[in-house]
Amino acid sequence: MSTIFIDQVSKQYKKGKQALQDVTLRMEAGVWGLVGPNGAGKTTLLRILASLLKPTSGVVSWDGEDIVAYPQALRCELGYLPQHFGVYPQLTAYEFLRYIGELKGLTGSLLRHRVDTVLDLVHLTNEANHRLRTFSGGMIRRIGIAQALINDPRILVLDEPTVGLDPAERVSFREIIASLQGERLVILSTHIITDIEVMATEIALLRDGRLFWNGTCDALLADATNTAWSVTLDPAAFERLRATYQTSQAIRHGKLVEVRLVAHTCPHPEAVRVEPTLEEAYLSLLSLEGQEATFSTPS
Ligand SMILES: Nc1ncnc2c1ncn2[C@@H]1O[C@H](COP(=O)(O)OP(=O)(O)OP(=O)(O)O)[C@@H](O)[C@H]1O
Repeated sequence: MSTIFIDQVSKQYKKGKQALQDVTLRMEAGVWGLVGPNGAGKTTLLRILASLLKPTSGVVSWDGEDIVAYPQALRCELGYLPQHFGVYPQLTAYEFLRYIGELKGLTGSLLRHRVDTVLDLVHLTNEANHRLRTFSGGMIRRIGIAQALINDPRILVLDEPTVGLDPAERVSFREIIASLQGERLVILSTHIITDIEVMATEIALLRDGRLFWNGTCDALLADATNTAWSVTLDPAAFERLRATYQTSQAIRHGKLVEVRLVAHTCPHPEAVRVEPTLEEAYLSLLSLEGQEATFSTPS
């Protein structure tokens, strides 16, 4: 089945604000993109899903099992990459992955096979015997992805997996996600909307600790119809427009600036409607200041 059901989950940190409020969401097998502004509650939700943090109230179940009360069943099938991933710098890449594999209960030839497989997936086979203290930030991120995959998990929870990856490695990460076969649930949080566009089948948007919107990429684009505009202006007019509207792109052509922006009504007499990108659709949704996303199609 590979289904997570988040039922009215709230989280209040002891010395902090309400990080999640009454979040209810059913996540079925596929790739889910969890998006939202800084502080929206993404990491908090992912840590709850990875059973590292208990909600203040609400229930999370995995294929019908309550994972807050009984986290063990989920942990065997989980791969998790935290936002801030720490390693043992004195270990080699191979030793570290072997150690994580052992913690997950792998042994013998299966353990060796999985370590080799994940090193190959993240293109670090040649560095297998190098100590982690010699790795760059991007390489450590790749080791993080490798350790999350070591047990061939049925549920993969990745908190900002592509941060620090160079463009080629980001493409290769997308290929890894696309290559995962079978009934699997992948949940990844990111601020990079292109990652979502390429990888995710479903999007969940958190805002101020609440589930603000969820649906497919196509539904998000459909909801944003008529909200992307293009206009070419002189720099002073561009600055005036930028003070009022959310611009998504500005390209200089000599003395003029070609601007793309998001607005729910025509922002300038010379502006023409354009097809929104997914990023513009996301910005359009977020620009509904303080409102529920009433024109969305939540499932
Ligand atoms: N351990 C903590 N104690 C107190 N407050 C916390 C703690 N962790 C997070 N918060 C607060 O909870 C809210 C949600 O934080 P969270 O890290 O889940 O958001 P996020 O969407 O992952 O943000 P970002 O995109 O910046 O990583 C924020 O207001 C944050 O300051």
